[in-house]
Amino acid sequence: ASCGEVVEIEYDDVVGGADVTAQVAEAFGPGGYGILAVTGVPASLTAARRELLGLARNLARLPEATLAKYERPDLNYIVGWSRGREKFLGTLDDAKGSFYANAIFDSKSGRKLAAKYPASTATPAWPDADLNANFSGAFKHLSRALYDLSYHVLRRCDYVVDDQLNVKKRWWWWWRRRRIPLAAITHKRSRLHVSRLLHYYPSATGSWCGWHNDNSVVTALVPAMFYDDDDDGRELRGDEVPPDAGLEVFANGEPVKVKLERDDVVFFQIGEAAQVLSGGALVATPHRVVAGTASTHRNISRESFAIFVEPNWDEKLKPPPGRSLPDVYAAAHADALIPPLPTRLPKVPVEFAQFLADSVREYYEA
Ligand SMILES: O=C(O)CCC(=O)C(=O)O
Ligand SMILES: [Fe+2]
Repeated sequence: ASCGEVVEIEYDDVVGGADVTAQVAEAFGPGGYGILAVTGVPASLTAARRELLGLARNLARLPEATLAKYERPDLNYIVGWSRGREKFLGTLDDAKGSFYANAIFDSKSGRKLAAKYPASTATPAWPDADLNANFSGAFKHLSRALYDLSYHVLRRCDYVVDDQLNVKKRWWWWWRRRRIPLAAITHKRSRLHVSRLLHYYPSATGSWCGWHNDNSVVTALVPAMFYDDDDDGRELRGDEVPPDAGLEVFANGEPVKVKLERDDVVFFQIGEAAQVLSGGALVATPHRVVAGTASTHRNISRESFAIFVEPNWDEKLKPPPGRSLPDVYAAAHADALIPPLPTRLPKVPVEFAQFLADSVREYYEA
């Protein structure tokens, strides 16, 4: 993988309302890596990351019988604990364990919605007692911090979409009245935001997670933490982390490693819902997690956390006025690596939870 320069913006700037549209366009526009780093995040956020990622490790090392209490096979394992259930191009990811929950809103969504979209509306059992820790509190705290930050990034994404679509002046006001900004879709209208805490077990294959797109509008990720399981689970820092291990995005025809030499960072990447809702002006970021030499030299494990900022269950996915579904398909990167969008989204409008279920089926049952 090449090691390009990830576009960085300062936390104080993006939250303070500075005009960072050009940087966001560089990250997410044509030719960009599809990844944006917000740097200089508050110390409380960095501390919350350390606390929760440490708990990820404890959770994943609980006995299998204990972990089984937190599994929801009836919901394709996308609520609560899951290990080795997800397939990428037919290969099971069994070196990955994760815990999914909607940690922003308790899903008291009403019986009708719950029956229609059980996987999107179920609340997990929390493993606080088994971990003897306030796991749910730490999980919710970090989710909220990343969700709040995503609002500021999404406002800038909306400007980028406006520029990209380059609507003729004459039609501008007509168009603006009809288009619904991504910031509003995710922060005014949606209660469906899924967080995922991940533990990657030492991998024998060199892969921790195969190529995929997220279904979200945007995904926020904290920098991962690495541990050496051959050395009493000692945390690896800086140069000790194998340079080829970690997150990669697929950009401009090749894998690009996502790494910064600091941990006061939150990364953002684009999901498929944004690709649809922007008519292809924003393009989902194909990504994977490589174990590399971490797998061949020592037993190294990895902890990470992501929140998928999503449209509401019943939000109708469709391109904005003036753009069509073929525009959305044509914008995709890395077609051969990702289950094709046309088979998961053959027509619009489609309710977001339906699209989610159709995509999950592709990754879990195909
Ligand atoms: O662990 C990571 O850095 C990324 C995880 C990821 O891509 C996912 O869970 O969708
Ligand atoms: Fe992902």
